[in-house]
Amino acid sequence: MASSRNSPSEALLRSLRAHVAPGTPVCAGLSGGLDSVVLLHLLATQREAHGFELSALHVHHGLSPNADRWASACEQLCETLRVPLSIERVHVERDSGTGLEAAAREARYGAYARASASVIALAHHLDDQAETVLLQLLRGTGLRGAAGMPEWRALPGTTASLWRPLLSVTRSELESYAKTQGLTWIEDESNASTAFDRNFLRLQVAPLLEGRFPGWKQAISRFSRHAGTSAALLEQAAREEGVDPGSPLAVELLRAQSPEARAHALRTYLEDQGLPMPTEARLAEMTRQLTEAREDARVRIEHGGAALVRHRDTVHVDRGPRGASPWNVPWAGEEEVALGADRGAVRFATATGAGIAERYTHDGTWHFGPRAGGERIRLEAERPTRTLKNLLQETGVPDWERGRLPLLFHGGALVWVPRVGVAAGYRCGAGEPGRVPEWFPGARA
Ligand SMILES: Nc1ncnc2c1ncn2[C@@H]1O[C@H](COP(=O)(O)OP(=O)(O)OP(=O)(O)O)[C@@H](O)[C@H]1O
Repeated sequence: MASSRNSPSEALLRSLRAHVAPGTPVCAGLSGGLDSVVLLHLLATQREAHGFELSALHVHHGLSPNADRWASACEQLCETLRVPLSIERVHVERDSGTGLEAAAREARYGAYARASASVIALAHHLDDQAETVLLQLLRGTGLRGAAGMPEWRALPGTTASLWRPLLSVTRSELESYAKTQGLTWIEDESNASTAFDRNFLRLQVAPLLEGRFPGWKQAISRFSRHAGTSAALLEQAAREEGVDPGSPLAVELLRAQSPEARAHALRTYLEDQGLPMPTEARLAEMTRQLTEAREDARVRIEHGGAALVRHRDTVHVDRGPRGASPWNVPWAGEEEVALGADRGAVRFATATGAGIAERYTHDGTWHFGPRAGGERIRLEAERPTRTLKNLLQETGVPDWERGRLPLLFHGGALVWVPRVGVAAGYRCGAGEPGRVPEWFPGARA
């Protein structure tokens, strides 16, 4: 078997120096299997010399009959290494539609996001990387997929980062380390089933490759780094053209000269929005529909549980309200209310003679909720109430945004609508203290 140039300790040290400043809270994802047991041991060995804070997190999925055994093995190891351990029980949706493995991974990533460390260390190694890239290639991936797992990346929705310091180390090198150090670990019983594609590659394909091309894992990993660099350069080109993760996509970019540039702009936008990648043929069809319709025509393309909507000369993603469940977030006078999911936040500035009169805000129940249809609001004291639907049309709030608007209610009365205003009966008089709400759709909960 070919051995990588790095021992596990050398690989860890190099990556540690590159990414982790002294004093940083580092939390190791600990399954109790070989890889993460070695990672935790390596980190524990380095923590004093390098001066970072170390903790561990075991996510208890409750799926395997041995789940409790895994958790107690983690407890024992952490006690020996004197590393504080949290065990988080998660609920894995068996019928999530994405498969059990993916659902468990999603639940695990949710637990990482809730951990209070700034760095989450994971023990993926060179064999994992080679298998991941091969699987991606077999599924017909693009450059980004071929780039495999990065050593360091942000954990979405948090200020934390995911760190994989052992990507250059083979599994057999980890095993030698574990044996030398007298470490014990638990074998995952599901690793033996070739019903999973990854296990099939590991158990049946890898030994054949190993016999013929002993450096295949390193070679694939090198290729994945080239793919990653190329993907980053292409992304930079799309950004320079004006594809921006926080903004709608300009239809103009879909009219670019070359079909490759058009496809790339739409792909980058879909990726930014977290939507699945369509086939080439479907992507071309989407581009055609979005660009060829008349400017005032309504174009709506259902895709990946959401819809791409063209509004004048831009494209947006509409994620509801069709099928979206009703939601309700109370307001008890706070300066800022996070609305959850991807609904952003509302901030209340204090003012004199503007916004909602402060005196009304102390009584009764206030809450935010979505449009349900049929809402009315009186904006001018002497005029009749108007339907929200008409008001939104007049103010030019695009279709795709209407379903996302957070409405503020006092009991059953509609008091405030972003982009529309405050109901006349609640508005501040001159010189009176008031609260001026403002919606920040992109703010994270
Ligand atoms: N139950 C768990 N609790 C905490 N961390 C875990 C757990 N399972 C796995 N990890 C962490 O994730 C790393 C990778 O494990 P594994 O390959 O099983 O997970 P994965 O996220 O599904 O990765 P892949 O994308 O390669 O399938 C482990 O080395 C460990 O650091």
